[in-house]
Amino acid sequence: MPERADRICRSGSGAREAGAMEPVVSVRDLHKSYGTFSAVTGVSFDIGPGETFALLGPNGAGKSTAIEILEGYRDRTSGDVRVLGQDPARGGLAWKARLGIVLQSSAESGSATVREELSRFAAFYPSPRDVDELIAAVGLEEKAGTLIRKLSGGQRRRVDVALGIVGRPELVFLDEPTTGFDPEARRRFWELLRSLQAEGTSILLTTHYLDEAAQLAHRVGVIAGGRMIDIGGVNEIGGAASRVPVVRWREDGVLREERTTAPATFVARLVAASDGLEPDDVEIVRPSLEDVYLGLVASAAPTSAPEGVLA
Ligand SMILES: Nc1ncnc2c1ncn2[C@@H]1O[C@H](COP(=O)(O)OP(=O)(O)OP(=O)(O)O)[C@@H](O)[C@H]1O
Repeated sequence: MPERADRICRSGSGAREAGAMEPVVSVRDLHKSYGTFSAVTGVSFDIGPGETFALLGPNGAGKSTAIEILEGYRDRTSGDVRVLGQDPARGGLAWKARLGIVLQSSAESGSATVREELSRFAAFYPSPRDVDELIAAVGLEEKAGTLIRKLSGGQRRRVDVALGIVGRPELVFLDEPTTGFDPEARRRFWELLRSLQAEGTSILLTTHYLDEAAQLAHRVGVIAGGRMIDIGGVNEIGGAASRVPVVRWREDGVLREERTTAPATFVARLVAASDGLEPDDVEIVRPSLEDVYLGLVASAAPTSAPEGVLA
């Protein structure tokens, strides 16, 4: 049985068993060490039913390690973890059938076409999605009869996403799902995720595309160096101070800027000061999630260079 097929199973009702108010995912003081190296250090968070939570962080921050622990594919060193009411270290086949998993690495190609592979996986589940509808939802109609190994990287990634949701999972883990997607495919994927959200699916997403997190997530957690450095609503994370707008304009050929919580008033004053004339190149810029994220990660970075490294 291929590894991915082994990760799901025929059994399991797929019934929504978690209590309405129970978190779908609950992580408390999670630690994971590889030998003496601590990859995840004291991470805690919850994901509520129907919520989309984005786990953000630089390369090597510990996101995949944390997700793999939640999926039941990696042991933890310590901490309490519950996923759909179950300790993932002891999750059985019925529990696994309620999860959808899109790994960071791409699908095995084998000698199957897109439709054959999806149909094969659909048969593992009690209430799978319609395979042709799913193929259309991920934009692979024209490639339905093509061997997966003949697809481009981005097209294979779409197959990964389709395989992850074919069983109508209650909780979907998406580890960098849109890496390699062209811009149109990414927008289409966002629509697909919104339809999953509308169905009440809970989603744990990691992505390095901050606009993707801003579009899709209800809450985000930022991990750096294995620690959760901030967690909160997508419009709250980083705190109010990091979200103060900037007014930019050009004066005597020089680009000027002013951070202010009252940008419209400031622009009105600029206009009044130039006898009602529009200031050159004037714009009001609100910090994006990416700006806020970069500020958080920079402030969490070690300030001194390691021994033996020249600054
Ligand atoms: N099997 C392993 N053995 C030893 N160290 C590991 C192992 N897996 C991961 N690590 C280390 O743990 C740290 C966290 O890795 P992880 O893959 O969780 O990061 P990530 O946040 O998912 O990164 P990326 O954004 O690059 O996918 C990294 O320093 C990595 O080198």
